Amino acid sequence: MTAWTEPSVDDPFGVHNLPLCATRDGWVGVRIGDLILNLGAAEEGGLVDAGGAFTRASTLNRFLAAGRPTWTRVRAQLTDLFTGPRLAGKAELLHPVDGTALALPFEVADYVDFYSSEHHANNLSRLFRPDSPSLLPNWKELPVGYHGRAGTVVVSGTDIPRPHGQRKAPDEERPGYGPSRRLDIEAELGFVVGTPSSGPIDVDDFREHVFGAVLVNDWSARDIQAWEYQPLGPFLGKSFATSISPWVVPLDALEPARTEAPVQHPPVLDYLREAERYTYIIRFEVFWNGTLVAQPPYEGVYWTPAQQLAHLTANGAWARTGDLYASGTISGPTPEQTGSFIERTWNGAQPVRLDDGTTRSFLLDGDTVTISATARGPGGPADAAMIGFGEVRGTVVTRV
Ligand SMILES: O=C(O)/C=C/C(=O)CC(=O)CC(=O)O
Ligand SMILES: [Ca+2]
Ligand SMILES: [Mg+2]
Repeated sequence: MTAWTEPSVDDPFGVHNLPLCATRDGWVGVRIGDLILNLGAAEEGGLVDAGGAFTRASTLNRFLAAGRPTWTRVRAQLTDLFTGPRLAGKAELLHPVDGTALALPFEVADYVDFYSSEHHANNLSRLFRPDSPSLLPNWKELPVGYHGRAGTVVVSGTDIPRPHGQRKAPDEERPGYGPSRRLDIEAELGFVVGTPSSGPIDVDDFREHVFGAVLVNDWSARDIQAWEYQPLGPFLGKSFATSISPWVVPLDALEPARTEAPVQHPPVLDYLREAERYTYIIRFEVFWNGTLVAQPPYEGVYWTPAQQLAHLTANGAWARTGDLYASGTISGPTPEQTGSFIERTWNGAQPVRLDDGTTRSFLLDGDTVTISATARGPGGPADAAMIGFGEVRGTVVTRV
């Protein structure tokens, strides 16, 4: 048919990827190159069989709930469809990505955010708690996290009204209420649960439960956070909005990007010990008003998504279809690899210069942040990035 029939290893949305989405017109799709195949229409036309999960579906939830055997079967069907002749003459099923408005790809059930990058945890400790040890004693024993607010997860492109709240500068006697003066971002990778559980999920059953991954921007109001967070953790400083990318990249697409996860000392407890310990090589890029300001590397994150899922259900809590859990801010060892602006600018002490000549410490109204990422694709050298996540983008607007 067209370009995608030659399985091009360097197209980030070639046949090796096949990320899924939902559109504002109320149908679900799969991306191939610069086109989206309407999966509901394709299923009704007999071109794909997801057991009816795509038919008249406006979100991916039914497909997510269908489980690993269905995900595997449908992926094989789609690969055949895009590499064979059966789509010929079916142009009406294909829509240009540009010009198709995308929605939240799934209805978010619960949302959990972890804190699993050692560089990020060290940096935030130094900034928030300069007089305490940088890693608390539990940090290497369990993946620290908190429950966020599922109802304010929004799709890329949604404007972010500047949050208001209580904040108190160190030199102020009492707090005031008003717009955040220290609005920040956090670049993260989010994992999407498909198959639910009725209790703990074994650390080695991660792939049975998780369908795929999205990009996450955990917008964070640092002044609200700093004043409210002790002793119970993040609350209103992070619950006003969390943006995710519209594309859910299947774990199957990330297989070529697998790599060994960081060695853990001390050895973890049994329920967190993986038979095969791995993570994924995924390179992030963070743009502030179009200027590339950071390139966080996911593969250095200390706790893997398998360990995070095992831990978040270890108490007996069940997992639901549509649960979203995020990696935690992804930061590497250098300032240019940090996934938040409080780290990148060291709390404003080292502002970044943007391409338009202005400088920034925290977000101003009108600023746009775009986070993109690519994973290593099949057959590529370690540095080749060929599986695209697309982007998660948001513009800060004045709250009226
Ligand atoms: O160290 C702290 O008190 C705060 C840390 C964060 O704000 C980070 C957070 O939300 C978890 C993460 O993204 O790693
Ligand atoms: Ca976060
Ligand atoms: Mg959030």
